[in-house]
Amino acid sequence: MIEFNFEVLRRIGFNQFTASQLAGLEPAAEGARLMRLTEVQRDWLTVHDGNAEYKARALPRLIAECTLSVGDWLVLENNSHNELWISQQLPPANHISRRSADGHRQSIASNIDTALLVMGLDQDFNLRRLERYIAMVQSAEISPVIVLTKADIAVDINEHLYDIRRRIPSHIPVTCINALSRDAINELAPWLGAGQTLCLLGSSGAGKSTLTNTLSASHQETGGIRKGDGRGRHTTTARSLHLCADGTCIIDTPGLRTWCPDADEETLASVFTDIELLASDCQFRDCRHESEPGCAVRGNIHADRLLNYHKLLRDAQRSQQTPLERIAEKAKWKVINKAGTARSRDKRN
Ligand SMILES: Nc1nc2c(ncn2[C@@H]2O[C@H](COP(=O)(O)OP(=O)(O)OP(=O)(O)O)[C@@H](O)[C@H]2O)c(=O)[nH]1
Ligand SMILES: [Zn+2]
Repeated sequence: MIEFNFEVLRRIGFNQFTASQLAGLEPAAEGARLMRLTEVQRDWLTVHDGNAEYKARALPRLIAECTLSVGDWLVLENNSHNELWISQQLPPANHISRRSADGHRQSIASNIDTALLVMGLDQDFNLRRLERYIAMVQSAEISPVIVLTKADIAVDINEHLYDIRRRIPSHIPVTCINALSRDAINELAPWLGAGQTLCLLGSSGAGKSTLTNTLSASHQETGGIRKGDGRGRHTTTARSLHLCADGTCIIDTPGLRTWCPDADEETLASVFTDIELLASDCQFRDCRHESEPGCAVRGNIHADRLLNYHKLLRDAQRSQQTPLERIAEKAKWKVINKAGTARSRDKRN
């Protein structure tokens, strides 16, 4: 059994769940230590033991499995050259990952208590994107909190709040903050504290690094706003874990462009609880809530939310295809398109 000091590890988010996972570890070499992954860069990993940060490398097997992400709890051993190597990964309590347009999976963060969905009350405000983030974190069984930034310069806060309340389930908390002000700490107090790990998600320029700095009082560089579009200058390039004086851990992430939650259709559908509940009253069991008669969903759910829901399910279906299935699908469409072109050529002749 690996030795550990609860109080020291508590500073980096150690909790009862992680403690309970220790029993399942393989026997570790003498002197092996438990640490948390705080940064993943292309060529190295940074780990923290509660007292200090170290650079480490992972056994090729762990790299190949591609499952390492910021927030993971790991077992580290020193080799004969005094280099730190990651030898084991504890199964995470939860894990956020996404799929890119080509179906490629990317790990974002592990062992999260609360996901702060950061969105600016400026040009960044986008309800469809917000719904995607909610689906992403809820399908990973993580509670979301909507954090609207730039409240200090916004002119139509009430209008934006009204729009959110009209289509986003009301049990999801919403806060408006100025990410540059320490008042943000009071606003977010219910989700902060020792042993708590937050993950900040949102588009580039939304204010994630600014909020991370305010909460952790660190000085991570933030980008100035590009004139005109209110977006940041893509300052955050990697996911990283920051420690706050009160013991909260914050995982800052770079703004994601095109992505799909890494969940199957069924899981995604199940997080749209408002639609699921109403759907049980639809006349047809397999109602798609599109044009079927006796649909209990259409008309009771914001039309754009329903459209977004369908798009999300389609995207999930597409990104779940294996590379071979995608090639086969492309080939099928090529044949269909070719046949179509040939038919219209024949018609013309
Ligand atoms: N006035 C005001 N400015 C803010 C607020 N939040 C962020 N900003 C500014 O918006 C710009 C972008 O903020 P960042 O924190 O770099 O945005 P980010 O979400 O980390 O962006 P990426 O790192 O690109 O993903 C910076 O110039 C911040 O000073 C806020 O609440 N009020
Ligand atoms: Zn229906």
